[in-house]
Amino acid sequence: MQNIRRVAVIGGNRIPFARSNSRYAGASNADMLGAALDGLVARFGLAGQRVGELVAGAVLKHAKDFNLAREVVLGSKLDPHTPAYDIQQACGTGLEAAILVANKIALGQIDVGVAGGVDTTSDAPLAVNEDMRRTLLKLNSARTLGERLKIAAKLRPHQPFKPEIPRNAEPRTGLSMGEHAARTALRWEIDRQSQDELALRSHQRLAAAYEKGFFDDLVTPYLGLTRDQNLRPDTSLEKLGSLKPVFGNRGPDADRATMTAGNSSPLTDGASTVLLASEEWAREHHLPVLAWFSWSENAAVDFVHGDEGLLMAPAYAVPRMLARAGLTLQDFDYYEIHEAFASQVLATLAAWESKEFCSDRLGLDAPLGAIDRDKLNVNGSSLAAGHPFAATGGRIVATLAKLLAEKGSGRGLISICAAGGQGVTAILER
Ligand SMILES: CC(=O)CC(=O)SCCNC(=O)CCNC(=O)[C@H](O)C(C)(C)COP(=O)(O)OP(=O)(O)OC[C@H]1O[C@@H](n2cnc3c(N)ncnc32)[C@H](O)[C@@H]1OP(=O)(O)O
Repeated sequence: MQNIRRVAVIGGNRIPFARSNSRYAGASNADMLGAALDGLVARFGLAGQRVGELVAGAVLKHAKDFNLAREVVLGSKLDPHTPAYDIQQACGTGLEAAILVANKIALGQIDVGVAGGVDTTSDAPLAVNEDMRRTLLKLNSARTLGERLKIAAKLRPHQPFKPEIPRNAEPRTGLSMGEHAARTALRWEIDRQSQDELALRSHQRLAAAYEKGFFDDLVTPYLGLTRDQNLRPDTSLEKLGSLKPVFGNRGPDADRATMTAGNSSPLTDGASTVLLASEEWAREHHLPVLAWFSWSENAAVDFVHGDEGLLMAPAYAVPRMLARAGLTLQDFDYYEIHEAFASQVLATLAAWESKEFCSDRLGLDAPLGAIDRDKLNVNGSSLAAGHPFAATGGRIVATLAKLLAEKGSGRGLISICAAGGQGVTAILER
């Protein structure tokens, strides 16, 4: 048996996140992931080096990007002998990529690897409708002009004008992420004021982190942006309180709708990368270790047949990970809970505080309990920074690792909810 090795987070690099259909509207996934990787390669002197593996992904991908990760390696200064491949785990993609790389390092299969993620809703893949698609495929494989004309004659004029636009919705329910989260917010009675306060804190903390230079070695300017474009340092509880609900605002519970554009993460474009390595590789390359990647756990909920909220899987994954690691929910210095929606973060915390949920759903004798909210998302999170789906995991891993390095020692929890009723969670330590 090989030894299990400690896995070091060496650092990360991302581009500033942009609002959808804005600064990065002309950039592709490959452009943005390439830019994030270029910054990482420059920061850690990786030019010309063969990295064990680069694992990356995007939630929304064009068919031509069948192996986006490898294409990005070929366009980078890394040694082209670096193997690379794509994965997809919805909003958990970036963290899942880091877990995959970390596990290979731990098992001694590679010594160093890069995890990445990218997404753009501005350059989302558009498909023609099903009839049109099949007709075009037949046209493409027709052998003679006669055959082609026969197939083309069947084309109805309205067909090309009905594209299928990817929706931010669950295929099995037809409901958007926001509509699902609105149901969860009602179930856990998450009030508007708490959501707006969480959103305000996210903006204030992200702004403060930029002001004190925290992101100077984590974020590389791109296409004229030096900071996350969604960041609103001047927002206030009054402004947030004046916004109209955008999810859960139809049907019998419309008057109880609480989720707005201010307390929901925005549609965002961006990319992130993280460098992970064995202790020996880090030492040989004279690169300091920010933190150790120690535990991870995934969970899934049955949101289709059961009454579990679509984005509640981290509420199940974290207790399983804590049991495996022999830790309690309070044994952390930092909590990085992805802010898909403010209500989602608050529902997850409420579930851990609930005696009923912890006993009925988790089979625990006592609730996991409350966390110290001052330790939650201390440098802001997705409500302020934005959420380019697959890039969020890398943003969080790099941010938390740097936080732990600055503190000198400690432990941080990462929790990311994902479409499909899944959750990806991990622990970093120093
Ligand atoms: C996918 C997974 O696997 C798991 C997950 O993470 S689930 C989460 C996935 N992500 C999503 O579902 C994205 C959800 N978000 C959205 O769909 C859209 O951003 C949204 C519908 C919420 C809002 O869209 P929009 O209306 O275009 O937003 P936007 O125009 O920016 O804002 C609306 C108004 O609120 C204001 N506003 C927004 N945030 C504000 C803030 N923090 N402070 C003050 N005002 C704010 C804007 O200025 C704007 O005002 P005006 O109309 O006066 O210009």
